[in-house]
Amino acid sequence: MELLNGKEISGQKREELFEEITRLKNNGITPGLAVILVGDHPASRSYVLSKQRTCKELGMHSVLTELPESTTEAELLARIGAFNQDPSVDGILVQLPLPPHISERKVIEAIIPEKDVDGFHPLNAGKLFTGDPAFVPCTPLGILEMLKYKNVDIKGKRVVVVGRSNIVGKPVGQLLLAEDATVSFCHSKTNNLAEHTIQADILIAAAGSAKLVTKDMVKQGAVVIDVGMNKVDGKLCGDVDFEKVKDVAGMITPVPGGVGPMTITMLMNNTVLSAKRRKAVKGAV
Ligand SMILES: Nc1nc2c(c(=O)[nH]1)N[C@@H](CN(C=O)c1ccc(C(=O)N[C@@H](CCC(=O)O)C(=O)O)cc1)CN2
Repeated sequence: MELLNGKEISGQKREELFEEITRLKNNGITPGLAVILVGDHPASRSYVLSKQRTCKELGMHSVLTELPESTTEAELLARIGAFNQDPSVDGILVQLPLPPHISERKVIEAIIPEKDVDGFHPLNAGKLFTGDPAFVPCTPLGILEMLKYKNVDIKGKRVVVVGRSNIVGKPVGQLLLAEDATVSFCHSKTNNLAEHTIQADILIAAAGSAKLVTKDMVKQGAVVIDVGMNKVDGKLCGDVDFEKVKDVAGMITPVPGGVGPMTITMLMNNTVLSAKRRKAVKGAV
């Protein structure tokens, strides 16, 4: 079994991004990211601080807006509107989840697609569907980056995605379909889940259910990608029973230290891409 180490792959990608950003800055362009956090969800706070820290490490411009839980939808939409107009901002990200009184859909649709570095806007989601992607959501993009880094053969392989969220399940399936994989989606209503997962050459667990994927559900030698981020007895654990599944998997991501770190790195990647597109750097895209 080989470990797919997200920290290591992420570190390599960040070095490449650092060089690219340095080149852009030498041409007078500093990629800029605006992150908005509403409320004080501790995990969300730690993710946004990590995003801001990574921007700084890579030499990017970053703006963090922290708003109270009581913020109204109209106030949040107004903040987004201002960043839409701000030329120093190439990417806008509103940290999810949002408090229940704010419509996630309205917020996502308020970000102009050209600055939607999360890739959640329906226009960008549609472009991924038609095979003309603009911005691809960061976690799916990170998964693809890991598979490519490890030279995993995707073409013609059977991919099974467990989970159908707009953030991970659906887009990762589309992304791997575009790489010529044969993709199936499973979810909480799927009958006999194991009958599907056992056939996977590449199994992606993104259901949000701790240790849902057990050893008997995994084909010998399969590549297992765990997107789960569950807290059990105060400890972080994925959707895969790592300790047992690692004995049958060919490659496997740990939690923590697998897909998670790639998410933030690919956000930086998308922000750099946005800066290059928006500022039309000759020969840079
Ligand atoms: N607007 C968005 N909101 C959310 C996204 C997103 O892509 N855009 N994804 C997740 C949260 N997330 C980034 O925002 C994220 C989650 C996890 C990690 C990470 O590195 N996890 C570590 C473990 C961290 C821990 O100990 O708690 C790991 O897996 O090693 C990074 C980013 C939902 N919201």
